Parts: sequence; C-alpha cells; structure tokens
Amino acid sequence: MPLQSLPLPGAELLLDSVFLPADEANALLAQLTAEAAWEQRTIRLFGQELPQPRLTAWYGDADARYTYSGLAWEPRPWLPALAHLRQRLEAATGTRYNSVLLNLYRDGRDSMGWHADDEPELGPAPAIASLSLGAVRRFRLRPRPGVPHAPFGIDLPNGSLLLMRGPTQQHWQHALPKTARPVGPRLNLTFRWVNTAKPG
Ligand SMILES: O=C(O)CCC(=O)C(=O)O
Ligand SMILES: [Fe+2]
Repeated sequence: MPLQSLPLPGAELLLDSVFLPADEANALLAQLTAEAAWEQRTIRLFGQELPQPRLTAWYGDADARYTYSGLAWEPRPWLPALAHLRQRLEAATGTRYNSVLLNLYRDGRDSMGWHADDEPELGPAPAIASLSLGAVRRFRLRPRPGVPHAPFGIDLPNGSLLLMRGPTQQHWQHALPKTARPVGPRLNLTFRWVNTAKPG
C-alpha cells in the first residue's frame, strides 16, 4: 500500500499501515528481539538517575554518532536484517538514512515520554521513518504552542510505516504512552539521517 498523508497542520506525516505483511513483520520481531544488543539506559530527570522505561539499541554507519535525551550513542555496525530494511525504507520513502534507533516496549508499562526529534544533528527538517513491529500501541502527537490543533492519536499496527518529515518536529511533539491494556511486546525502529561532525 502507498503512504497516505495524515492532514495535520504544520506537519508532514505519512502512514502505510501495511508496509510489511504480518508474517514478515512477525519474523523480524522475533529475529531482532533475539539479535539486537538491547540495553536499558538511564536518564537524568530532576537530578535523579532513572532507568528508561524500555530497552534500546542503536545501529548505524560508524560516523553516525548522536546525542539523544542527553545520552551519547555510538552506533553498532548494521545487522544484516537492519541493513536490508534500510534499503527498503530508502526506496519506499525516497530518503537516505545512516542510522536506526530500536526501542523495545516489553509490555504496556514501557513507554516514551513527550519529545520532538529536534536534536541539532538531525538538521531543521529531518525525515524519520518509523517502522512498528508487534503489539499495536497508540502513538500520540500534540502541537507545540502556536499550532491551532487538538492533540491527535494513531494506532500503529504490526508492520506499519510512519514517516515524519518537513516541519513536523518543529511544530509537534510525540509520545508513546503506557497502557493498562494487556499488550505483548512492540519493537519500533526509527531510521534517521544524523549529520556527522567533521573534525577540524
Ligand atoms: O515507539 C515509537 O513509535 C516512537 C519512538 C520515538 O519517538 C523515537 O524513537 O524517537
Ligand atoms: Fe521520537
């Protein structure tokens, strides 16, 4: 299915809810859950070190170093399955990516808080290709001040591709809230282009 545009002011948001067929998405979920180098990193919040409520792993080209939520990330070399997905996503979205952040939400207690992917390394209008595997979770968006729109939510099913690009990060924040519903694991991959710092 082609990417469909979601009409949000000040955003360019496109969704293909069946980018990968279910059998392929299920196989990838199992493979990446087993193979990725998962870590539970800590974040500093109000002077406290707290474990992030999810597991993460970062893969990319060797020079794609990145600072995210105040944490420095050294990319691990591409796993074959991730390199293959990168090619497919580059073809489907017409954009290049040099890294991918994997987030594993083990159950409904795992989550990601409100943020925008607006780190300087991503540039002013980053294209971020977000592939979801496993349990359906609701992805929420809320406008930053000045954007006349109510908060917005979309369910991201197994195998779906959400593309955020253009001014989306400037005008909107997003989050993956916890849910009290009993849900299985969900693995999300966000492919990004990180501008690499050139020495000297
Ligand atoms: O899990 C998701 O759908 C969102 C992940 C996200 O926002 C991020 O990795 O920056
Ligand atoms: Fe994000």
